[in-house]
Amino acid sequence: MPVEEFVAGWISGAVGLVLGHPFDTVKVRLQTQTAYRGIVDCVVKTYRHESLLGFFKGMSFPIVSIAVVNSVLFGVYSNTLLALTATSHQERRAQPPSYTQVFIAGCTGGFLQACCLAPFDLVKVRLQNQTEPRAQLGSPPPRYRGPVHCVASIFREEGPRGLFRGAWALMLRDTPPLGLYFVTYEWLCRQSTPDGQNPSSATVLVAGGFAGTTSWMIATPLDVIKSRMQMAGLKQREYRGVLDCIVSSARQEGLGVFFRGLTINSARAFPVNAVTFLSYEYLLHSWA
Ligand SMILES: C[N+](C)(C)CCCC[C@H](N)C(=O)O
Repeated sequence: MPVEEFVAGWISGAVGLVLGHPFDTVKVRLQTQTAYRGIVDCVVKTYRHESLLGFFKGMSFPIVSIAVVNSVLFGVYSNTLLALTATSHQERRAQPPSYTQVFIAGCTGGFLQACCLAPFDLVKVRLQNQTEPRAQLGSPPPRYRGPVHCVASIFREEGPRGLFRGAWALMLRDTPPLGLYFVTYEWLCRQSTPDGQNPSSATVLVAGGFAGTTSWMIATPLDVIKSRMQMAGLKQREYRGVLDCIVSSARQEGLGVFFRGLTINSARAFPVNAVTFLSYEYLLHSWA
C-alpha cells in the first residue's frame, strides 16, 4: 500500500485548512446561530467582538485532524483505485480509470475519512460556536476552555458516544459528494490535458477549485443538518435523528435553512481545494 499518497494528503490538507478556516468559522456560525443577518454582519461582529483570532477558533484541533482526515481521504482514494485498476498514481495518467471507478474510490475514501473526522469535527463546531470575546475581566467564561477541555466535557457530560454526535449526518454529507469531488477533478483535468500527460499546475488549480466548489454545493444541506446535530443539546433542541432534524428545521425556518452557508462554503472551497490538489500533485510528482 503506497504510503506517499497518505503523506501527501496530510500535508496538502493542512495547507488548505489554514487558508480556509476563517471562511469555515463564519459558515458554522451562520448555520447554527440566528444572531447574524448574513456573511458581512457575521464577519464584522466576529472581528469587532473577538478580533482576528475569533476567525481561527477551533482550528488547533483540525490542524491535527485534517492531517489524518485528508491523509485517509487521498490515501484510501488512491489505494482503492490501485485495487480496482492495478495502476499506481503515475500509471493512471496513461491508463485512466473509468469515472465509475473514480466515484467508487472517492466514496470509499469519503466514508472512511468521515469515520475519522467525526469527533474532531464535533469539537471544531462546538469551539467555533463560542462567541464570547477573549477572556476579559467580568465577561462570562466560555463553556469550553479549549479542544482538550471540550473533549473531556463532552465525554463526561454526554458519554463516549457523545463524541460521535452528528456522525451519521457527517457520513451522509461526505460520502457521495466526495465521490463527485474526485470525478469532477478527474473530468476537468482530462478535458484540458493531452492523453498520457500530467495536467499543468493551472489545470490542477482550476480543476481542484471547481471540484471543491461542486462538492460543497451538493453537500451544504447536509452540512447544515450535521452542524445542528452536533450543537443539539446545548443551544439547540435535541433531535431524534437526521430525519427529525431535517423535518423540524424545515418546519421552523423554511427550506432556505438548508442553504445557509452555501455562498461562504463555495467561496472557501475554491481556493482551499485548488491549493490542496496542487500541493498533493506536486508532492507525488516530486516523490515519483
Ligand atoms: C464533502 N465535502 C464537500 C464536505 C468536503 C469536500 C472537500 C473537502 C476539503 N478538504 C475541504 O475542506 O474543502
